[in-house]
Amino acid sequence: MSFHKIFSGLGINDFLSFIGVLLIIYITQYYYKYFTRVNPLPGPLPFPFVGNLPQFMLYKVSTREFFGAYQKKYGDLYEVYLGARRIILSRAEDTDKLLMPSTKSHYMTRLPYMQGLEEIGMMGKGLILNHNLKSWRFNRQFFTQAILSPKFSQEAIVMTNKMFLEMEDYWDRLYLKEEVIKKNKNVLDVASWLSRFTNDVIVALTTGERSYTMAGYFNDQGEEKTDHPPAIVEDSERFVKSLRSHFDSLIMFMFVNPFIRHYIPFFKGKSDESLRNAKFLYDKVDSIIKRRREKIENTPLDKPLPHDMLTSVITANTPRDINYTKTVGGESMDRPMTDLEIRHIMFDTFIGGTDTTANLISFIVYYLAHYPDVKRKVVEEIDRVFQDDKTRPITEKDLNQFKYIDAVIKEVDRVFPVSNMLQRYGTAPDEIAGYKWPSGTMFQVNAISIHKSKDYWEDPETFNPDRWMVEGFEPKKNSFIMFGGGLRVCPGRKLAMIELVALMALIYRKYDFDLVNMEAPLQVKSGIISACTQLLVKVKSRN
Ligand code: HEM
Repeated sequence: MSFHKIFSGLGINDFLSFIGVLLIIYITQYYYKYFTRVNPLPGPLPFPFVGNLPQFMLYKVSTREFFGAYQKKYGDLYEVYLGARRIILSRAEDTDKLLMPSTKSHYMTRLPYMQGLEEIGMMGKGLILNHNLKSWRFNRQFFTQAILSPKFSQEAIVMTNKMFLEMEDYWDRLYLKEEVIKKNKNVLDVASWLSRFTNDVIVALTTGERSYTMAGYFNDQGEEKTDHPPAIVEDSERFVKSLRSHFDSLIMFMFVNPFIRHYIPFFKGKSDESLRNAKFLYDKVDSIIKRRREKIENTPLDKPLPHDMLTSVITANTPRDINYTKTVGGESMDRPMTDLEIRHIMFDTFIGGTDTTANLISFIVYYLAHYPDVKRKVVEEIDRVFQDDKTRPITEKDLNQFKYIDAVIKEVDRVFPVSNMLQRYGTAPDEIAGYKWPSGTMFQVNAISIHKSKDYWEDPETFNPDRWMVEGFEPKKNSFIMFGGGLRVCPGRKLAMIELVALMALIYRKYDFDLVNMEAPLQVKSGIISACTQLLVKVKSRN
């Protein structure tokens, strides 16, 4: 008898009973597997299909709150189910193997293959989410070559100076006129300005093209408009909004079961919208790459090219490349990058380079407002280096002198890390944190708790940049992981520090900020990184 004949004889109640039986079998099997899992650790009880997603939603989809609450409840070692079983580690010594800087490491990837990331076009591409080691090595080689070149660093300083001048022109016009100050209307949202600032810097450094998101924000603040054509400004705004929503949507594609994303109305709507948004972004970045390729092809070989990242990765392993690379990790890689590879390198730069830096600067502004002694020392250092010159551009030589600013940046990230968690995926059986784990185990390193652990930090709750100024001070191994560790360590860390130090020095050389609400805690939305949603300050000139 065929299946068709069996089912055609059944009524609706039979179907419902059949589905009910299937569900009971599934749930029984799910919890059987859960209660007989290897190395059961404490952690919130997961639910079939959704794991700990309901609890995550209960904590307002905030990774800071969610992991913070369970850290308090279960301690340094526990597990959660978000997409897959994750082992949460909060002791620096347990992360030794995960962050080992060696190609022999079993933890060279952050994630396994994930269907959701494939669906949104991010799996096995670029660096951040790339689980394919051959492709990752190839991309990382050219990413690093481009971003660490001295000419790129120089360009980063020039661009930071240039964009700062633009931002301060907007501030002068909006907030620093006498009548505005008199009316107490010199209030700005630092978080919004800085996210646009870093965006415009990163887009320029990455693509060699301008974006106008600061201009767009200026246009939104009042009657006065910038001279930039409105269509170009709107285009930039749309691009950035789209990038942000793409970044936000990745969590759903990573953690939410495909069945839910494809068939449950709320999630399906969100998922379809995210896919449309990703297509818009990919087309946009592809057209930038195409334009640049044509420009490079039309430039004679003996003429110099600009130092932006896009030019560098397009020309990598071509006759234009002075570092012509024949092998990467012993494998022959003597080919240039494809447009698809370049697209995702660009993407990683936008994702890795904008919100991280912008949010950390916002956190710094918040901490300096709460710690006037620290701010005073920052300002003293700035005045010493600039010799009270309030207008000259900042130089590479200046940057090396800002030791205290460097300490403040690290201390702010210690007490309030931008990147809350590091992820590693084990590709071989191994012993971690005293347990033997099978291949395929996901580990998550909790930067928030490691940075605040009494085991590694003296007086960890106290915000004290001076701890970094003590001669010969080095944090204990893996106890400060602002930029991660091992071979997947942040390749943008040099650029990040250039931008952070330069921007802090430029801002506090001329301006001072008071928080509008000294009592309010930092307002953050916490996903893969912690993002400052708003930071209202009163700005004044330092005269
Ligand atoms: C304050 C600024 C920044 C912070 C706190 C930060 C932090 C991090 C962290 C924690 C990681 C993970 C490392 C690991 O898993 O071990 C990472 C990876 C990465 N970051 Fe950054 N980052 C910053 C700025 C930047 C900038 C400016 C760029 C590029 C322009 C960038 C690009 C990347 C990329 C591409 C990766 C992935 C590396 C790989 O998988 O090989 N980051 N970053």
